[in-house]
Amino acid sequence: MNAPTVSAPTRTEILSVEDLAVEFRTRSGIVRALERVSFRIRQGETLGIVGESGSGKSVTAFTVMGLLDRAGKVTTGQALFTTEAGKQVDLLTTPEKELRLLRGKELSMIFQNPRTALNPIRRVGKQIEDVLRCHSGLKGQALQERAIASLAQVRIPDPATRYAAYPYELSGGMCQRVMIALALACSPKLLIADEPTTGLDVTTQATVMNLIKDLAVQQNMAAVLITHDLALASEYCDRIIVMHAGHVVESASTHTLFTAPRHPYTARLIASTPEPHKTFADLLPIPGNLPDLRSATLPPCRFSGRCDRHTPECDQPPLPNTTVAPGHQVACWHPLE
Ligand SMILES: Nc1ncnc2c1ncn2[C@@H]1O[C@H](COP(=O)(O)OP(=O)(O)OP(=O)(O)O)[C@@H](O)[C@H]1O
Repeated sequence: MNAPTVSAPTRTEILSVEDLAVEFRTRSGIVRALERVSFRIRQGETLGIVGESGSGKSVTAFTVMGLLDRAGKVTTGQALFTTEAGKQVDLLTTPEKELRLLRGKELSMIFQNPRTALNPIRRVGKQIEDVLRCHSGLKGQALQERAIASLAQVRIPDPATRYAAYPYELSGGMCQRVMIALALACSPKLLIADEPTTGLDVTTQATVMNLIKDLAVQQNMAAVLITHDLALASEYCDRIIVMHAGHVVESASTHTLFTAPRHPYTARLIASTPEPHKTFADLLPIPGNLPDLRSATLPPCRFSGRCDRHTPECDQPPLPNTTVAPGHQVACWHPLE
């Protein structure tokens, strides 16, 4: 686990998401996927977003990137991004044309499954050139050289040969490195990696994560790591936000979160995570399921139905979001001591 980290005050805040709410219109009702989601990330920082499947991690990422499904709608909130030029723009209201210029150049995303994210009938080097051509203005030989250098940067062996490979000729780990090369080709200020190691074996998983972390440090880039794997988050993130059913329930430095969790859900999540010294019997499952986000009567605390600390007070809005220590917030009426 990481030692406690202190964000250098001089580091620029790259992204500030405030009070974000997102709904999806579906045939069976309105899904209230996100509510009051707020978090911040600074230059050079790696922020983890953790939570069970369906907690809203990917919807948060897609909303910030302006890639929300057509059925989705932002109902409140802002996502202030500090551009290269030092200007603050709200990514939620920036016109698509301008957003497209930012995406790939200043904002980048790595998706869960590299094989489906890459174009299967275009050579990987050409796919990197497509991004560079759009954003860097390079042409011809210089463009090709930069694409090969991008493959070398993600430690792909023999990059000049691999430049001409199709995705099907590469292993899953290699494809994910190509995705990282694509995402980092223009040295973005913010990288969002959504479950970047899903489906990779443990060794490749470590290689890919070390690569993202090294490149983030080298380029002083802000990185958001979305994962349901707490062990991975504890190893690679400086700060973590915990999501449950579309709410941020706790945010803290990685060290604090794992040593002194205050939200009952965070504590349950940690207790249900395998660790080398734990046996199978030590793992405590989290009771119940996520509430149905289509329900018109969702409680203020969406964990209340699963929580053994629940009292009638928990059903009274608004749910407090308390700063229990500097940089440590918890959304709960009865936080753990
Ligand atoms: N297009 C959509 N239409 C309706 N509901 C959606 C849509 N996309 C996401 N949702 C709902 O939004 C909620 C949050 O989903 P999201 O994919 O962000 O969860 P997640 O935490 O990323 O889960 P996972 O770890 O499985 O990727 C879920 O209830 C999901 O069903």
